[in-house]
Amino acid sequence: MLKWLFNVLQLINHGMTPSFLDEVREVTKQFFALPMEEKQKYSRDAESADGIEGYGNDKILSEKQILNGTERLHITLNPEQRKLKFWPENPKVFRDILNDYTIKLSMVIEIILTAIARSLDLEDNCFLDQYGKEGKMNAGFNYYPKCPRPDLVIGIEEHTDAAAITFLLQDNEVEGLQFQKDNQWFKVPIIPEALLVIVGDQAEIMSNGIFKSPVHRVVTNSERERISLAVFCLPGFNEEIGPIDRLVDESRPRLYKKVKNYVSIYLEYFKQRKRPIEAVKI
Ligand SMILES: O=C(O)CCC(=O)C(=O)O
Ligand SMILES: [Fe+2]
Repeated sequence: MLKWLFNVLQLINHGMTPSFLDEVREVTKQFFALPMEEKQKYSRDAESADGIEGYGNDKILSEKQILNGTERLHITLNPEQRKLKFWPENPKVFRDILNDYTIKLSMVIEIILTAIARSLDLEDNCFLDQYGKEGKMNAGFNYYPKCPRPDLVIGIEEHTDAAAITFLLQDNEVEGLQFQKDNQWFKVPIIPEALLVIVGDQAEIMSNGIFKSPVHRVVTNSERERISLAVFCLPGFNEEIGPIDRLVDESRPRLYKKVKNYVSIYLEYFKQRKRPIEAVKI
């Protein structure tokens, strides 16, 4: 049984040992601790499909945004779509550990999408079918340095995720992630052995709004740096997604259009500081 709170859950029986999760955190920390020239070997470049893959800082999208020093590394995990030039070779075990993590998460996403279907009394495959055989897993490694003015500087501005489901591995010591509910922000407690499962916009669309992708943000910390690893599970870009037929009826009319490649719509709206899901509402 899935126990959602604010459309987020802390998953503990995921088949990965606490020491394996610590190894994933450790290689993340080691990568960000490398000298800048070393990290820049994996810099984003213009030729990457959406300009997101690779290492870099946050892009400044509006005048109000304050430089936050956050560093990120985005990598496509699916074996057939990998661009190894963005996969760090330092620390030495980085690629092996990330490969193991990919294999394990590909099993967990199937289980979660099936469990979501069952929780709504639907056929097991209805979310999985929309996720499709070409479902993509994109990893986003985040590094938030110590920040002298956490009152002024945000680590990640409030947003929802474009994915169907996000798996978030949080830092095992430093908090920072917060979810919004009823205009208040709530901290996510750290459970080191847990993976945080977050409903993304595309699960909101498929479930015809029964699930809602929660707004979240990351605050900075003046004492401690923080890392996290988000894996975004995205339906294949050629896959059309939309509300599952059995979730549409007279009492619950269709709320969202059918859509392909939601990520590109998401990025466009995000840049304009509009909530992306509005783009596909009927
Ligand atoms: O760093 C975190 O805890 C959350 C990161 C996040 O929300 C994201 O990458 O979309
Ligand atoms: Fe997020």
